[in-house]
Amino acid sequence: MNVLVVGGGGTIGSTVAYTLAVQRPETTVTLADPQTAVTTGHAIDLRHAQCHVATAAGRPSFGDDPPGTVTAIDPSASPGPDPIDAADAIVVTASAARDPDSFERGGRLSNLEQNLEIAADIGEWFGEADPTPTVVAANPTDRITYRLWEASGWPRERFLGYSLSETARIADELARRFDTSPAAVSCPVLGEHGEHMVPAFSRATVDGEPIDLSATEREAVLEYVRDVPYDVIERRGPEDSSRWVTSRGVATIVARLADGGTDEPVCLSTPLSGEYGLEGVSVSVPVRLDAGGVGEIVEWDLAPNERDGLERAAAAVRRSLA
Ligand SMILES: NC(=O)c1ccc[n+]([C@@H]2O[C@H](COP(=O)([O-])OP(=O)(O)OC[C@H]3O[C@@H](n4cnc5c(N)ncnc54)[C@H](O)[C@@H]3O)[C@@H](O)[C@H]2O)c1
Ligand SMILES: O=C(O)C[C@H](O)C(=O)O
Repeated sequence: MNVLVVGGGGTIGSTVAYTLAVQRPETTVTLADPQTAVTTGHAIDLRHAQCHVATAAGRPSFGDDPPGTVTAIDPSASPGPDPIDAADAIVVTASAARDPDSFERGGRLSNLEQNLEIAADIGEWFGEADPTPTVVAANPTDRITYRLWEASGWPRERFLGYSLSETARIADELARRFDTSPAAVSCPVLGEHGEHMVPAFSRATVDGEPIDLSATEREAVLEYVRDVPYDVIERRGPEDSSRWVTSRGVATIVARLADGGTDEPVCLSTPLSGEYGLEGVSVSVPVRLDAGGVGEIVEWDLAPNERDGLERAAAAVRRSLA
C-alpha cells in the first residue's frame, strides 16, 4: 500500500504515518508538507522504526511482503500528479498554525478561512491526478472535506471526512456508566465533527442490548464528548491534541480501504446528494467502504430528534461554506 499524507510534518499526519509504518510495515508513506526539514527528519526516523518491525526482535515479520519506506516531498514546489497517482490512499491533515482560540471548545472553527484556502489549493493539486480515496482529518473536517471535493473535481465517493474519534470517546464514556468494556459498546455518531455532532442513541447497544438513557443522561454523555478533546489539549498542550485516538482511527480507515472496504457501515463525512434529505453539504453519515472510498451511503431509520440534529448539523456546515 502507498499512502500520501498531506500535512505529514504535523502532529496528526506524522502520527498517522508512524501508525501505518508499524502496523502495516509493507506500507510506503510519502509525507507532503512545506516544512521539508521536519518531514525529512520524520522520514528518516520512521524508516528506522520500520527496521525495528522488520527484525521484530530477531524474528522477520514481513511474510511475503517487502517492507515499505518513507519519503518527504514539498507540495509548494509544484510536484505535479505523480505523488498522487502513485498513492492508493491519501490522508489530509494540512492546516494553518493553530490559533489560541482553537484550544477551547468550538475551536475547530477558528482556522476556518485559512484552512479552506489550504484545502482549495490542495484540491486543485488533486485535480491534476487520477481520483484517489482521501481521508480528511484537517479541521473543520466537514467543511474541508466539501471544499476539497469541490476543488478537485473528483467523484464525491473518494472523500471521507474523519469523525470516528467521537465514536471512541462515547464508547469510553458509556462503558464507564455501564461498568463494562468499551469493546462491548456501540454508539455511532453522525452529523458535524464539532458542536453539532449527533450520537445515534436509538441505535446504541451495550453487550449487544439496546440502552435506555434519560434525556439528562444523554445530554451529559454528549457534553462529555464535546468537551473531552479540549480537556486533553488543556492537560498536555495543543502540540499533541488527541494524536493517538485520531491517528489510530485515520490509519484504521486507510487500512480498511487497502483491504477492500467494510461489511458494516462506519460514520464518516462525505458530500451528500439527497441522502437523508440533504445536499450541498458534507456531514458524517453511515457509509460502507470499498477500495475506492464510499461504496454505499446507508440510510438508517433514525429517531426524529436524531434526524432533526442531522439537519441542524448540515445547516451549520452549509452556513459557513456559503
Ligand atoms: N478530525 C479529527 O478528529 C481531528 C483530530 C485532531 C486534529 N484534527 C485537525 O487536524 C489538523 C492537523 O492537526 P495537527 O495537530 O497535526 O496540526 P499541525 O499544525 O501539527 O500540522 C499541520 C501541518 O500542515 C502543514 N501544512 C500547512 N499548509 C499545508 C499545505 N498547503 N500542504 C501540506 N501541508 C501543509 C503544516 O506545515 C503543518 O506541518 C488540524 O486542523 C486539527 O484541528 C482533527
Ligand atoms: O483539533 C481539535 O480541535 C480537536 C479534534 O478535532 C479532535 O476531535 O480531537
